[in-house]
Amino acid sequence: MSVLLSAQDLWLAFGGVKAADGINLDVLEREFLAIIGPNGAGKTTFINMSTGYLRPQAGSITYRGRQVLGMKPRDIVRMGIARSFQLPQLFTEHTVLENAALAVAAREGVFSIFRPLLRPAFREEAEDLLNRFGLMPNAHQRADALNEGTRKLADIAMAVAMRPQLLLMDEPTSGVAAADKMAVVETLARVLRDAGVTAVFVEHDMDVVARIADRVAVWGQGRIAALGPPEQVLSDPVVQREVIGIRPGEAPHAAA
Ligand SMILES: Nc1ncnc2c1ncn2[C@@H]1O[C@H](COP(=O)(O)OP(=O)(O)OP(=O)(O)O)[C@@H](O)[C@H]1O
Repeated sequence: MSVLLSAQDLWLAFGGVKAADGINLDVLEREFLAIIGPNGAGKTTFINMSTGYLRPQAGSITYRGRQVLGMKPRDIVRMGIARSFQLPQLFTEHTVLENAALAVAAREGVFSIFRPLLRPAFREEAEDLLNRFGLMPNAHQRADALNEGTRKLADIAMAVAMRPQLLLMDEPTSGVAAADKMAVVETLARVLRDAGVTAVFVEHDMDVVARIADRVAVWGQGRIAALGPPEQVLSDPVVQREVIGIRPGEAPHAAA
């Protein structure tokens, strides 16, 4: 598999806190790469640096060989890298279908938040997007009326409307009810795999990681402490003790 995104020697400190302390990582085309690690390890910082929201003090990030650092977030989106945030970024007073149409319109350079559904091409594409995510039953609900799992899917659908080749997701299942979590994850994985999208996602639930990740990167104090397939990384005693919170002899459980 070829390298899509390559981070080299990333370094960023906030005062005395080293949020990135020599990050080297290649993201491979079409893989699902999970990022796990304790709070404050620098996971979100990596996503922020890769999408133009933060600039490292040293190092480089290339996407298909092109330097990403110094580019504005919207120009990075145009290159094919989209993201979702820990908190969904939907227009809460608009319906799910309007939100999807707004995202399609924004991709086409039309930024009016008024009546994106009046354009048949935008509406059709928005409906197709919602269909793929199983969201048509929610099409006419306002975003602020959705449960968290549906809201997360709608938010990620908006990122997918950008037609990314690489999607970075910050905690796609945070706040989702335990009973809904696997259904949300299965939908997400199916849509992204069908579209050939490479995914990098920060995740605290190890069941989710084990279910959909091809590789797992373990973050610790601004560094990558371990990297490999989930069956190897998640059974590592140090990862179990320091990241997952399992003591010897205990059954595995999802971290908070
Ligand atoms: N803009 C900022 N200004 C100051 N400190 C920051 C900033 N962004 C991140 N930090 C600090 O950098 C460290 C890494 O933060 P980051 O959000 O990347 O961690 P994380 O692994 O994503 O944590 P969590 O799992 O809690 O979301 C933390 O100590 C955080 O407080």
